Amino acid sequence: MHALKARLARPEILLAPGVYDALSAALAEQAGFEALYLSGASIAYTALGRSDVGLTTFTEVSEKVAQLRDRVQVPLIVDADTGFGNALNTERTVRGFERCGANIIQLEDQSFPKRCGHLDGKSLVSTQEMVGKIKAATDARHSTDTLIMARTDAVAVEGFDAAIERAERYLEAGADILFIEAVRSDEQMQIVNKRFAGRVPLLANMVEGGKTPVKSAEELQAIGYSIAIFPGGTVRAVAHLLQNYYASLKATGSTRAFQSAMLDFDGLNAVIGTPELLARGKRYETGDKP
Ligand SMILES: C[C@](O)(C(=O)O)[C@H](CC(=O)O)C(=O)O
Repeated sequence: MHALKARLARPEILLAPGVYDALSAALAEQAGFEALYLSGASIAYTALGRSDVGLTTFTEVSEKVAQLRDRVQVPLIVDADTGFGNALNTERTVRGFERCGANIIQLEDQSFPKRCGHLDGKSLVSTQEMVGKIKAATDARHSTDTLIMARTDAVAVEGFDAAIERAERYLEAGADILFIEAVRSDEQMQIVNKRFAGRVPLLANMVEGGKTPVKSAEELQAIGYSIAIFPGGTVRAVAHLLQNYYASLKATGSTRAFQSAMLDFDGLNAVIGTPELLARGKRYETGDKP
């Protein structure tokens, strides 16, 4: 069995923090996470300074996947939103993301343009259309080691029972992992897990201030989940830090007051591996073995 499938079959939950660029990915990998979640919302927040409402494109996200894959070794869970269109767009998205280094590709059943699962006013494509997209995705991947995750946003649109029914159809269509977005209570989490845990890995999405109760990885594992993501928390933490940093610089005219909350020049270079990089370059220049 492929390593990632085998990992998901183990009882310990896979905890994946949200990342949005190569630096955040490198830091998360250094912190010891086994997998990372390239969050579509976080790309929109950081690259565009905008909301998660379907503004980012296939090309922009592909570029991020490639940049992350060039920097980190750990498995990447990649948010492919709606596949950026219909079944044919989904084919291209899956092939492209897989080529760039995605290990799990997440597709959702919202209609285009999508929005964050924790915002109101979502709308869905039909179950049949989403089933077709999942089939297109599983047909398009080069390797069955690339896992397809099906997300349903139906809880807020058609109700909890309809969401369960859609998830059942998506599993039948060949999804490797299920993500039932924005469940609203502990009770709904329990029902979802009673129904699916053990049949297919289930992902829990922890959005601080969102519609789902935020729990720890340990608590989610006890409920039955196989993967826990904390997708947008990274940007919320960074945004808060930057608010304070810019306010302090503006108020004091210097970064001196903030220095204890920062890496210094050498600190950042150590994190990103500047000494090793320069040493490698030198060896190429001198002809020594790299
Ligand atoms: C998982 C998610 O799709 C994401 O883009 O990371 C978002 C998370 C968020 O907005 O914080 C979601 O729709 O839940």
